[in-house]
Amino acid sequence: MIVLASQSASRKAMLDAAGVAYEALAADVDEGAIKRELIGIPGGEVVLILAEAKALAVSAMMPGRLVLGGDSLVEVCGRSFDKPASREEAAAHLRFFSGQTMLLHSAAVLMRDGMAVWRHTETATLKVRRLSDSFIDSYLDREWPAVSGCVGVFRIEALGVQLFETIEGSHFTVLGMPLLALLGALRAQGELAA
Ligand SMILES: Nc1nc2c(ncn2[C@H]2C[C@H](O)[C@@H](COP(=O)(O)OP(=O)(O)OP(=O)(O)O)O2)c(=O)[nH]1
Repeated sequence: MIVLASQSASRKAMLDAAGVAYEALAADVDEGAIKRELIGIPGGEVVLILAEAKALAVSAMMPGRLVLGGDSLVEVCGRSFDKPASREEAAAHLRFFSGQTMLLHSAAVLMRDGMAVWRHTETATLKVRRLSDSFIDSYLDREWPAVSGCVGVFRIEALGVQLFETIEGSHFTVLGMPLLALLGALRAQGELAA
């Protein structure tokens, strides 16, 4: 059984659906402090570093165990966005995203005894349609606070799908993990039947 270094409901739901046995442990990592050190680093690299930091924090407490860390972030017009801290911030994010192309980077890292045995990041490209202020308001009436835990201020499996004109990339990457590549790595590690 692997250890999931995450409190993400979305990551847990993906592993549950995929039949991956895990126990979840929160990673005590100051993501903000790490991100402040990574200004100017490409988003696809930032999520790998954060996923590794989360896996490392939990691996230190779970000797011998295979630990999975994950991270996602959204990049629009070169600016990266974390989960919105308030409804007002969520509305501001959506106004900024309107009409733009969004890159959603998701990374996963497998680690054992502090050594990364597998690292992978994938990016989905989402074209956001032009969002009117009245749409944003009615959208948040229904999706806040559910989307307070979602980078990009959306749940693709719920009303979030109304934000986009096109989406390129894996659905799982959007949900928060490069799941297909991760399942291959878990088979290689003997955690899943080949
Ligand atoms: N249900 C759902 N969640 C999404 C979607 N897009 C992004 N997310 C979630 C997945 C992650 O939980 C969250 C990204 O934030 P983080 O990577 O910082 O993870 P989080 O803080 O949730 O948990 P963790 O740091 O792993 O304990 O956004 C979506 O379309 N649907």
